[in-house]
Amino acid sequence: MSLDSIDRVAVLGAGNMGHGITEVTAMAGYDVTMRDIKDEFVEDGYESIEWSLQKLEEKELIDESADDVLSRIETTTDLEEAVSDADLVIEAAPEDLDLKHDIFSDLEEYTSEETLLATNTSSLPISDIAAAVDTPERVLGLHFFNPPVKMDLVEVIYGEDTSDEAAEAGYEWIESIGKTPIYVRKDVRGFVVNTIVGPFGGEPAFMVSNDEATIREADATMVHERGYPMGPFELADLTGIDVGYHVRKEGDSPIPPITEEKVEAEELGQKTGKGFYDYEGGDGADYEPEDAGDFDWLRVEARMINRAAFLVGEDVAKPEEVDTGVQLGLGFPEGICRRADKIGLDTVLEKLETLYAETGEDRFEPHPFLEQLVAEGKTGEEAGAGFYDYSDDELGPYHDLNYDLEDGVLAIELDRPSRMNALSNDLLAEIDDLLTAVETDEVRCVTLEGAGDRAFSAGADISGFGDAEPTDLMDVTPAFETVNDFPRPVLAKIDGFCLGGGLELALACDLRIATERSSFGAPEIGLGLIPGGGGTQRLTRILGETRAKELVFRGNHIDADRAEEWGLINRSVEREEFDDTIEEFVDDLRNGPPIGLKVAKKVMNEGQDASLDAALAMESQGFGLLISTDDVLEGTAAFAEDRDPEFEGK
Ligand SMILES: C/C=C/C(=O)SCCNC(=O)CCNC(=O)[C@H](O)C(C)(C)COP(=O)(O)OP(=O)(O)OC[C@H]1O[C@@H](n2cnc3c(N)ncnc32)[C@H](O)[C@@H]1OP(=O)(O)O
Repeated sequence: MSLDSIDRVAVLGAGNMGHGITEVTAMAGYDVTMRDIKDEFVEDGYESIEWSLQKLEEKELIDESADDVLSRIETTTDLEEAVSDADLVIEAAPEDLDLKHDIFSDLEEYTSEETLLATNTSSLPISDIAAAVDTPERVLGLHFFNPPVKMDLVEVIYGEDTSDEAAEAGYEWIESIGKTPIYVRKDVRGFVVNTIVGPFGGEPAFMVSNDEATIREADATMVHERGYPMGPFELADLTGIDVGYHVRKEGDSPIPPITEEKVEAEELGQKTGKGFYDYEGGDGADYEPEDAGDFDWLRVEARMINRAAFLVGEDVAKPEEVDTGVQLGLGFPEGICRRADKIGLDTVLEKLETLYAETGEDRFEPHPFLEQLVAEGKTGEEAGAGFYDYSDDELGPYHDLNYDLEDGVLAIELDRPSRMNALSNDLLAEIDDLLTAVETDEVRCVTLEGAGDRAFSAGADISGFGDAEPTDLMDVTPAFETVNDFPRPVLAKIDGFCLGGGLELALACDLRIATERSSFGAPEIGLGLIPGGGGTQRLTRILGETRAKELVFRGNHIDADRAEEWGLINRSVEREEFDDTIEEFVDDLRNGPPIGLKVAKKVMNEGQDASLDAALAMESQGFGLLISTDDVLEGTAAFAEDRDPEFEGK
């Protein structure tokens, strides 16, 4: 049982999750059979796939035609036919344990022992489902998020008997379809993501029930002050208040009175026209930044952090996995473990202890792992260790970017994939800090890319615009200038959207290589804005006024081929050639003469704003300066000896 042995996949269920999983499986090149119990269910699911693939083709988000992808999908209502030659079966049937037992006992009969059996359950224990087969070691959870085509995250869950071999095969298969897996090493209720999200909705509901806060205060604070994509009540209205209610009931968790009242009144959220907000008679979730007030956000985050302590302390998941889970699965602005380390675990513990002492409610009881970290002095970033260890970090710590400095290449990844790597003030400050603090002599070149598979960056973070001061927004340029002035070549690796401030960041780089599917644009005008990170000026210099004004005035996107034709990027390449092309460029930059490249960059950047005479004088000075360097001696010697030069930057 390994990734290599997986060629054919069967998905059982053609509902929202089933057809979504079928679609992403076929998009990744696998042959897949989608099965449901009735022809009409199968047909509906297939039509949804057709519609979605058509949209993806129109938006050029797939490299082949919708028909090519569809040609890999078969449908049936016959279970045996669907699974008998499958190497991986993913069950996506309704959340009913008896039904799943029936399916899995049939799977035992119809599949070989080598077939990997996965369930997409979000709420039932994997071990309970696996009890229906004699070979539970090959049963695992593969929990996709809705909708699977859009959501990157998949939880790979161990049941009590799941073998490492099966879990690893599942994990690698998820990677092979371009999704991001995280391991959930124990079969805990809610797995990772739903374990954390519980208090996000639950605690504010208790606070409102106790008259300690208002709905708008809670939503405005969590969104506008703490950066969450939606307020807890807004989210409950979207997902259905009854959904959260039933999850709590089944898990024997206390139910906030306000939630109970809403369910009794059948005001379940958007689907019934009314929930915590009114979507028919009123304006829906109409909270404003100024509603934030004194809402006690720490009480909510402390409870989520306590759950993270449970997951990490009980070896269910590592801090990195918890953080990836909440960012990709819930769109949290940063990982909850990172946030905890920033707040200070001692502050979090004190909050929980106080609430526990005041109320006696079990939900505030601190987890022993949190107590242990604090007792060991691991209270977070400032102490050098918390959930994460910061003692080896010479730079940072950084929350919104990752970096790696190896063999002279400083690789920077913008790490806000759930926000299309949108540039928040924090992220811009981190780019600025990293490039200012890094030891330049250790760097030969820099690469800059976006995390996830959708965007380099979709621009400045629009969610911060609502309550921002003009001076905050006027502050984007320093980071771009730091990139532009960094005394080593900087290469933008663009795969996906490169828009607004993201485009401006790429323009501040020296070189830009993009995949063919990438798209470029300055959409600010659609927001009533203009580019504010150098776009109006750099676009004009790079493209000329005619094309620059087209991009800025119309706000349209252009594709990578046109961007190459216009000279906006150096290369537009197919995805399969992307890494090799980057490697070729990076090799040249890494092995080039550091001082020569630094002087070339400076003279070329500064020369653009000078008269030709002044610019030529700059160039001559640079040339003269270089002639006395060891690198020039080495370059000329290597030429005479017909070998590759080894420049040392002296
Ligand atoms: C000085 C500089 C100024 C500027 O840069 S102003 C900003 C200029 N940029 C833009 O106007 C682009 C805004 N984004 C978009 O138009 C779309 O997105 C895309 C075309 C890039 C992709 O569209 P789709 O495939 O439908 O994805 P999705 O659901 O819109 O985005 C996924 C998640 O990413 C968040 N997001 C995207 N762009 C930004 C952004 N610029 N700032 C903050 N969040 C952003 C969304 O909200 C959403 O999040 P959720 O899943 O929670 O709904």
